[in-house]
Amino acid sequence: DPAPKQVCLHLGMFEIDKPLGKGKFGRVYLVKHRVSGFVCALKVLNKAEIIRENAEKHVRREIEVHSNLRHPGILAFYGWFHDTRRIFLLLEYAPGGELFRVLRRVGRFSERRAATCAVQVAQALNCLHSKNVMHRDIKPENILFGLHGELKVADFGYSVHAPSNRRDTLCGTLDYLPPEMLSTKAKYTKAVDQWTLGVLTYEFLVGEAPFEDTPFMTRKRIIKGDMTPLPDSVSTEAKDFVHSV
Ligand SMILES: O=C(O)Cn1ncc2ncnc(NCCc3cnc(NC(=O)Nc4cccc(Cl)c4)s3)c21
Repeated sequence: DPAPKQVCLHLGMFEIDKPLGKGKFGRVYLVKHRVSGFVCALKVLNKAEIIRENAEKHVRREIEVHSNLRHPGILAFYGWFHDTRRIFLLLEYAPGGELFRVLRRVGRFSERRAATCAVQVAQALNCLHSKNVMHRDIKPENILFGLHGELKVADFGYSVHAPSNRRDTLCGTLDYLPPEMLSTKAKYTKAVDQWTLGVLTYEFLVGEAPFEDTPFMTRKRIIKGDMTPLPDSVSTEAKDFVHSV
């Protein structure tokens, strides 16, 4: 529980380069550690906001879970500190930016790139699941690219980005939700993440989600399993993979 002066010391240790993105509870900045020159992402959360949103447990759990994950395919968590008003999370900086933007810009990935990305997400999910953690929110908006184009799975959490062309509805896009999460009854398991891996791979290959529609219709189509068929240009192997997860 560092005293305020240590926090100032901590903050003073960093030079703030530029804002990276805007979350619901605060902002993310690109920062450089003055002494070592180490570059990372500083996520600043506003305590008053967290209390107002009754999200203390969510933030506590995020720190607890994220600090226990070490995997090249998961955005690294380096540490945290706080002062009276704010909580600061030190995260790995992913210079390749958001997969969402890259996918929108290029339209869709080649089968090779789609396969490479799907494998990296699967390996990151394996790490999460081995620690009995479900991600539950795998989608292009939560995945970043590292320096060499490798994928970094993250969980922006409730961070509702500044209004942009994202598909966020109140609680994020419905496109990725598996049937069991739409029907309140079912208790969902890690299979939730496998389902989203299939939806994600479909979107890599096609450039849009398999059940993309109005929110009401997306719900119906997911529950019915009524997905837009993959185009003939997609190989049988790729089709088999998407249908299997
Ligand atoms: O900021 C932008 O818009 C884009 N941008 N661009 C570059 C860049 N480099 C780093 N971070 C960025 N943004 C912060 C993203 C996050 C915020 N909060 C997180 N928390 C989390 O991932 N938690 C977590 C908890 C448990 C399990 C798991 Cl897998 C994850 S990640 C970057």
